[in-house]
Order: sequence, then structure tokens, then C-alpha cells
Amino acid sequence: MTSGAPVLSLRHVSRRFNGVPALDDVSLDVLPGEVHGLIGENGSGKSTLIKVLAGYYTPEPAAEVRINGEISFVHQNLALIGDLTVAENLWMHAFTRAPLTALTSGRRMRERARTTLLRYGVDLDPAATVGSLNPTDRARLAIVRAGEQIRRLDDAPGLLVLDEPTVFLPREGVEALFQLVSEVVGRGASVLFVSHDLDEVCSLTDRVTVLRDGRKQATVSTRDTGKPRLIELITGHTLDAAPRRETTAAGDVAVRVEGLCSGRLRDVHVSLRRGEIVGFTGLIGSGAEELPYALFGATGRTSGKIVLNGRGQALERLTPAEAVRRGIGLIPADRAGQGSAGSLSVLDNLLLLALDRCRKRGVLHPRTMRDKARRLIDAFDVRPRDPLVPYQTLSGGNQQKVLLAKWFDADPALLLLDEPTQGVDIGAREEIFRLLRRQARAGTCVVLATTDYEQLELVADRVLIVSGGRVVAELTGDEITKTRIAHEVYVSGEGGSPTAGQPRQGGQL
Ligand SMILES: Nc1ncnc2c1ncn2[C@@H]1O[C@H](COP(=O)(O)OP(=O)(O)OP(=O)(O)O)[C@@H](O)[C@H]1O
Repeated sequence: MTSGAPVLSLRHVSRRFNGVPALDDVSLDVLPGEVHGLIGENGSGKSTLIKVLAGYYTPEPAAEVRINGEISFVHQNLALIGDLTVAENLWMHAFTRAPLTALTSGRRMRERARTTLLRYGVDLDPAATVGSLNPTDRARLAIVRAGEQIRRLDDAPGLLVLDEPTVFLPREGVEALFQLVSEVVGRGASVLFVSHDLDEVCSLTDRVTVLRDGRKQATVSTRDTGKPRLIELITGHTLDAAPRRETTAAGDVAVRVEGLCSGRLRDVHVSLRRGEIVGFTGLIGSGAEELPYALFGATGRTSGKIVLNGRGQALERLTPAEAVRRGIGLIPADRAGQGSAGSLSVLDNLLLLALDRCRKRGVLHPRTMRDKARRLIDAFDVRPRDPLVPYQTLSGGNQQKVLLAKWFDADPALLLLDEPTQGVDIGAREEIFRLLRRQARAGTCVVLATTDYEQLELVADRVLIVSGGRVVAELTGDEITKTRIAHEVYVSGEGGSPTAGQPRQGGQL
């Protein structure tokens, strides 16, 4: 970090929604060459602050915003166009600025793209369509593009804003992205980094600003502060720094999956006991993350069989509608794209599965619907407590609570989750674990696909490691630790697990 005039200086930034302050008199400086973290609970105002910087929201009149140089953004959704190539996406900003002749030669555009990407240590085919890239490469492309946008003014340092860029990334992707951030900082820019992952924040940032309920709590030096104090600043109280592992006692076998093939998954056999939480994990491309969707009938070309409470169903013919009828629920990682209808109200999203229970003489009964939505909002602590606001105006963590409330209320026999705590704050994360355990104790079988090993350590009764589309190792009881899971995942990813290939009873886990 170097000294000098701040790259970004905010003073007295406030913004209200419907009279309620989302940001209240926030001031903050980002120094040249600094990686500055912005952290806080769900709904604390981080995204609102970023949107003020992006010019999307106007702050209240007392605000002062000074930026020394160019500012560019990488938002959670990355803002790439899937049908265009890597090169076209990389130079998209130039379409609005450069003379068109600079871009008319596709070959030149691709050559420049390759050289530019390599300067950041990113080896991607400039002619590949972005839709065909994996999530890590998409995030890397978005960051190089943002890095290039702020390289234009040589005398001013510029600011790269990363708004939870790691949320949808597997673990190895996060490391690649960190290298890229160092590259961008090495070129003289500063970074404002929004994240819920305190380990990431501690390893990447120089200083951190903490927001709570729209107000700034403090800006602190990361190295001098440490995780427990950050947690205290975020939540206003101390949390159990090392939450205890708790598992549920499982009953008889309630779900059997036989010979499942789908996407990368090959011949997966697994049985789940009633009330059991089974984690699936592996390296990127292992196939672990495909399992929830395959068991919900949400991916084409799936074969095999699922037996749920004694009733068999060929997976080829399972559709999401049929899955719901059979008591299967899915909470996808992409809650905005796949799990919700953003422009509908919180009430509409909460009650999608419960409409039949809200009818009187065949007609939907508004009072019953509102009462039920309010009960769910209270029970899952969704904020704001207003069932009629559009779902997409909720903060990320609150959006996730709405989805959990919807599915838990339907009391599924089998609940499938893909990365359920991404973008969720540290308090809500523990709340989600508690709710998951409660649901499991009530008899639901839970399939949890995640690359968050700590999460598996805290909630899973069993962890299955997937490599090359096959289940290659199983951890139970005291074997389920973060370190052991990481070891199994990396060893199996490199061609064979110590426990892989062991004969299993009847080929089942
Ligand atoms: N367009 C909007 N209309 C109404 N309320 C909004 C709108 N945008 C944000 N809010 C409210 O402002 C508050 C701050 O939300 P914001 O999205 O900035 O939080 P956040 O810190 O980014 O949370 P998360 O970590 O969950 O993404 C929340 O209470 C949210 O419901």
C-alpha cells in the first residue's frame, strides 16, 4: 500500500428506501495501492454503497464522492454476454469509446485479447464463446476486463470494485482470482472488495470497513484486527468463534439412488437415511455440484432410478413438477436465475408451493396468504418484515432465507441444496445450519453440495467425495473435518484417493 491522496473518498453518504435508511452518513477512504474490504451482515448496506458508486442510486444531497482516476466494477453476475466470444466481451467497453476501425478486424481483436489476457496470467482462447467457459474462467475474464478499463489513465491510479466475485466460484477459482487481484494492484490500482468470507477478507485486504445497519462501525487494519474482532464489529456481539459440530441421528433408509448418470456423473449409487444430511463435494468439474439438479429432474439426459419412501421413479422421466409432487425440494446456487421470480413479491415467492393451502372454495384467499407469508417471514427472520416488497429488492441473505422458508414449509422428504450459504452473512449462515438440522430432525433427508468444507464439518452426517463423476470416498463421524475433506478432495482429484475404489457393500454408499 502506498500513501497519497485517496483513490476514493466518500463523505456523509446516506440513502433511504421508503423512508428506511439503507446507508446512514457513511464516510470512507480507499488509499492508492490498497485492497480495502467492505464487510457487514446481510442488509447492512454494502450493495447500496456500491450502487451509489456506480451511479445507479443517487445519495442524499449532503454526500461527497471523489474518485481519483477510473473506476470499474465486477458485480456478482459478472455482466458478461454468454453468446459473444472472450475477445468480444473483453473489448466490449471499447465499442462505446474507440473508433470502430480499431475493432473491425476480428483477428486483430483476438490477438490483442490473447496478449492482454496473458499479461494477467490468464490463458483463455479469445475465440471461445463465454457461455462455454467454466465459472472460474468467466470471473477471471470479468476481472481482466475491469482491470483493463482502469488502465487507461496512466497518471491516476484507478479503482477496481469487486462485489462478492467469489460467491459462485469453487475453491481453486478463488485462488486464481486472488492472484489476479494482486496483478491488478501490482499495476497501481486499488481494490474495494466486498465479501462475506472472512478468511478471504483476512488474506486479501490491507484494511477493512465494517457496516452495520447502514452505518459505518469502523475502518481497521486487517493485520492488526483479526477475525474474532471483525465478527464482533459485524454482528455487534461475539459469536462462538469455533461453532460446534452437530449431527442428527439418522433413521431407516428413506432414499435410494441407483445407477445415476447425468452430465459428468457416472453410475452413482447412494442411500440416505431418514433425517440424514449427506454432503457431496469435489474439485471443479468433479460432478458433485450436478447431483442436486439431476435428482430434481432439472437436467436433461439423466438416467438411473430414485426410490423415495419405497416408490421408485426412473430419473429419465423425472421432471421438476413431478419431483415437487413426490416431496423433493431444490434450493439452487443461482437463486436469482433459477430459484425465484425476482419481480414478484416476497409473498408470491414464499407461497409458490403452498397455493393449494391458501384456497377457500377453490379461490385464493388473500388474508390467508398474507397471514401465512407473515408467519414465515417472522419464523425465518426475513428483513424487511414486509411480504409485499419485490423479492429482488431484498439483500442476498434475505433472499436465501425466503427460499429456505418456502421449501421448509413444504416439508419435503428429500431436500437438495447447492451452496446454500453463498452470499449469506456469518450470523445467517449459522441460522441456516440450525434450520437444516431442525428440518433433518423432522425426518427430511438432505443432500448438500458444497465446496465449503467447514460447512460440511459443521452439519454433515456423512460426506461423499466425487471425482471424475464417481463417488470415490466416504467420510463419517470424526473423519469429517475440514482438513480431512480437503485432503480427500485433492488426493482424489490427482488420480486416486486413499479410500477410493474400496469395495462397498452392494456397490452402495
Ligand atoms: N431497491 C430497493 N428497494 C427497497 N429496499 C432496498 C432496495 N435496495 C436495498 N434495499 C434495502 O436496503 C438495505 C440494504 O441492502 P443492501 O442490498 O445494500 O445490503 P447488503 O449489505 O448488500 O446485503 P447482502 O450481504 O445480503 O447482499 C436492506 O434492508 C434492503 O432490503
